[in-house]
Amino acid sequence: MIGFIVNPVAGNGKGKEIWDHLEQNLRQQGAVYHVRKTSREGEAENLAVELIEKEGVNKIIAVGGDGTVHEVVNGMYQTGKGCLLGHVAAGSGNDFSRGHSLSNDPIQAIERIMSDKREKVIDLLKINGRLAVNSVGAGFDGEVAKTTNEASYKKWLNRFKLGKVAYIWSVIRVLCTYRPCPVTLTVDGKVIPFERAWLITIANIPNYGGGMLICPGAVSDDGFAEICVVSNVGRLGLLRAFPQIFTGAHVNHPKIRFFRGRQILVETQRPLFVHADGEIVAQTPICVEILPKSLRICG
Ligand SMILES: Nc1ncnc2c1ncn2[C@@H]1O[C@H](COP(=O)(O)OP(=O)(O)OP(=O)(O)O)[C@@H](O)[C@H]1O
Repeated sequence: MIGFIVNPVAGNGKGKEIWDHLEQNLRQQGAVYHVRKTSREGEAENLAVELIEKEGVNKIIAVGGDGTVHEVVNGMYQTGKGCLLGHVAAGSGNDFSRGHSLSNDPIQAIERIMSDKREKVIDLLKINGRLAVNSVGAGFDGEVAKTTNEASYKKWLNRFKLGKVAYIWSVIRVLCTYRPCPVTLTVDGKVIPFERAWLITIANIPNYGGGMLICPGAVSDDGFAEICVVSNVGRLGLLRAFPQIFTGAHVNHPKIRFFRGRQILVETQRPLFVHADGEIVAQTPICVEILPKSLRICG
């Protein structure tokens, strides 16, 4: 049995628009399914549990953005039932969709999900008891996620299909005020200190923030997270390096270092905001663990 979880407000109303179009199509085909629409933040998680445990759903299709996928996956995982995840992108950033090369076209995305031909099993990141599908970020990253989620310009830009620009604008704003701080990273037992770290990103897929290629070497099913740390660089130097993130050219920058690991501890001199898939979930210190091959996805 298939179940849809729809976030009508994702992408500033794109969720509703796309669902209305999909529903018409599904009805024409005589498809049998359950559907739940979210009415508030955090609800998708409970709806996923309900669909699996009460309705016997074994494939959930999340219609929304990365925040919706994040909540649905956390709910699915709670049940321990090994439900399959499909996704129709309707958010502002849509990094999960981009990172797994899902179709941008809702009808084509559904056709692929229904065909069962494109299934894979991916790793997940566990942080303080919660799961992330895309990435976890502390420091500058956390501030950017917080600023974007609270910003009124996100809504305006979404209205003009410029969701990506909202993240870029937040990056520039945070860049003007953020203070880097000493960070100790422990990757699989190896201690790596940084004097003035700006950001620490732990990624399962290469992209975040609406397509920025922060960890170009991240592979979602290799049992490892890729970690990017930017440190000991001035504000102007960081601003100059920023455009390189769109192509992945920052991998050659002398102040940007990459690591790979299964268990990552991030300790900081002062508490820093931490996001998981763009949603603020904690403050440092954090421990992030990779859960290899833990989620079946299709599409
Ligand atoms: N009815 C609702 N009213 C208000 N917020 C909601 C509602 N339903 C879900 N939410 C919340 O909306 C937030 C954003 O959703 P989502 O991430 O799917 O879209 P987005 O932010 O536009 O896209 P992306 O994360 O890809 O940039 C989530 O935190 C979710 O909990």
